[in-house]
Amino acid sequence: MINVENLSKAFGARTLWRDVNFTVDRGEMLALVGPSGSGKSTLLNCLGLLDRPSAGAIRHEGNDITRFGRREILRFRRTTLGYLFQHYALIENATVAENLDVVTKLRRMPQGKAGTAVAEALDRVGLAGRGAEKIYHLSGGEQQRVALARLVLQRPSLVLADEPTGALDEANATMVVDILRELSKDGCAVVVATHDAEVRDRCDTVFAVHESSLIGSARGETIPS
Ligand SMILES: Nc1ncnc2c1ncn2[C@@H]1O[C@H](COP(=O)(O)OP(=O)(O)OP(=O)(O)O)[C@@H](O)[C@H]1O
Repeated sequence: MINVENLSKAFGARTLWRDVNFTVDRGEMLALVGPSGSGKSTLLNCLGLLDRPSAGAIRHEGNDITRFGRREILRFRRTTLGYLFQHYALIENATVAENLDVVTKLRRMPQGKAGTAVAEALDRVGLAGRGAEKIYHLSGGEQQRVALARLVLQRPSLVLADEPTGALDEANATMVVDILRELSKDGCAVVVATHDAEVRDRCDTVFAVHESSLIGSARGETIPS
C-alpha cells in the first residue's frame, strides 16, 4: 500500500529524522512512537502530503507521491486519504449529520442512499439517532466518534491519525482503537502517531521515529516503552 524509502527531514541544519524505511499494507496498523518533538506529526504530514520530506520517496501503487503536482495531490487526498486528529476537526456549529453530509456530497451519493449511509455510519460508531445534534453539544469522545463515522463514510484506503486518543479517557480511547482496527480489517492501511501505550500495543507494527527503526510488532514480540 505505502512504502516509505530512505525518507529524511531536515529544517535548516537540524535533521529531524533520517533514512526512515517502512511499509504499511492494507489491513495493517502501524504506530509511530517517540518522544515529544521527535517528528511523529511531521512524518505523518509527509505521508499526507501536507509537508515534504527533504530526501527519499513515499511510494503508493508504484508512484512516488512526494513528486506529485497540485492536481495529483488533490486527487490523492480525495480518493485515498482519510485523517483523524486529536481535536476532531469537525464543523462545531453544524449538526452531526451536516458534518457527515460533507463526505456524502464529496462522494456524490444520491440523497436517499446518503441518508442510509449516514445512519449506518452513526450506528457503527454507537451514535445511532444522534444526527440532529450540534457538534458543540457532544462530549470529546462523541466528537471523535463523529470523526470516525466520517472515515467510515469516506472509505479511504489510507488513514493517518495524529494522537487520536490524546484528549480522551480510557473507555473512549479503547472505542477509537476498536473502530480503527475495524477499518483496517475492512482493508484500510492505518498509520497512527501516538503516545498512548494501549494504541501502540494494538498496532501490528511499531516504528520508533527517534531511532528511525522498527522496534517490534505487537503480535508476539515485546515492545520497549
Ligand atoms: N516548518 C517547520 N520549521 C521548523 N521546525 C519545524 C517545522 N515543523 C516542525 N518543526 C519542528 O520539528 C519538531 C518535530 O515536531 P513534531 O510536531 O513533528 O513532533 P512530534 O513528535 O509529533 O511531537 P509531539 O509528540 O509533541 O506532538 C519540533 O521541534 C518542531 O518545532
